[in-house]
Amino acid sequence: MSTPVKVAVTGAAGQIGYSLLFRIASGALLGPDTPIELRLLEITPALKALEGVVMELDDCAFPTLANVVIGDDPEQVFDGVNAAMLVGAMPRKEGMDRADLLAANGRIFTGQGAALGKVAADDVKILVTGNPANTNALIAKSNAPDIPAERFNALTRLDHNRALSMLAKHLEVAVTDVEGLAIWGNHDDSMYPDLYNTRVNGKVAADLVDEAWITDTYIPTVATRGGAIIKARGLSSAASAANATIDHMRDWMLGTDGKVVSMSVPSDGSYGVEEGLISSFPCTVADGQYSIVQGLELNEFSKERIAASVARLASERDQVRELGLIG
Ligand SMILES: NC(=O)C1=CN([C@@H]2O[C@H](COP(=O)(O)OP(=O)(O)OC[C@H]3O[C@@H](n4cnc5c(N)ncnc54)[C@H](O)[C@@H]3O)[C@@H](O)[C@H]2O)C=CC1
Ligand SMILES: O=C([O-])CC(=O)C(=O)O
Repeated sequence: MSTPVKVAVTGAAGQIGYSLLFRIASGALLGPDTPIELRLLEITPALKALEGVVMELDDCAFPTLANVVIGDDPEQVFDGVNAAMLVGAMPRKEGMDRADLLAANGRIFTGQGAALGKVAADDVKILVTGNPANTNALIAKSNAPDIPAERFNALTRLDHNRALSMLAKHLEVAVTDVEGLAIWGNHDDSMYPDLYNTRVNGKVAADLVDEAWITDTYIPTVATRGGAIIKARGLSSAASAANATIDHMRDWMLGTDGKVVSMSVPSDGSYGVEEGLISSFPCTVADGQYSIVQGLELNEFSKERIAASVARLASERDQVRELGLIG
């Protein structure tokens, strides 16, 4: 077998970790022929629980799992990693906004960004799931100036999958009948799923539904789905978040074959989104490089919604600057 791909997961003893690790180890990330070395970071008090999770990983006898390293020192755990999934952070509770977590979680990403900058492999790809994901990714990026900015992404694939599933259900079609759907902006309740550039069996999705359904039902339901899960489960989304984290990283590493997916990436100024902010865009991936889909027509409604969500990103950026977490 070839040299294992080193995949770091932070917050590995948490609830997303408990779904994520077993899927990565079983080949869901890179397929059955690519051996994986898992490098798992936790805070010191959670290492004992993590040891238990590693015992369970052993007990699965996954053919693709070559090795597991655990620890509480980011520089040791991130040494030589090719992919880093930064999940470890406090989840919100009922009644909180994701931005309420900025002060509590933001600091985690200064140290982890700096450690990745020192010891990760040259080809490292970094995906932040821990909330508020877009701004935490911005913090990590700002603290790792030697890693190219485009290697820092944040997760809006869960929102994408929710949007896809809800649209397909409403129209009574298969999710595979939907193309071009994407989330724009921040992973908060201002996010915008654009149905004007989405096609369902070749037809524009917005033409197949009532305009009132888009504004009053669809957009708010997609945008507040995380809160609805917390209310129902008493805990935030875990299995679906793990699934989306794998979807994003797999597509980034292996390509999308022309398919459009939602990725939060550092803006290059496309569509008027302020350069440097980590915002969700429609993207495709080829040869390990993503591209923001260009040339889409945005109507006035879409432009307003995207601008409102990007304003939230700018405000979070200003807050973390005030907290001294970015330069
Ligand atoms: N972007 C998205 O779509 C989604 C993001 N999330 C976010 O993912 C994060 C994790 O969620 P859960 O796994 O449910 O939380 P959890 O509380 O079950 O697990 C978090 C784990 O992170 C660990 N941790 C805390 N600080 C750490 C550090 N400095 N280094 C390494 N590990 C650390 C904790 O010990 C804990 O084991 C939360 O911030 C949550 O809001 C959750 C769902 C979707
Ligand atoms: O809503 C939350 O706090 C967890 C999350 O990000 C999601 O499920 O989208």
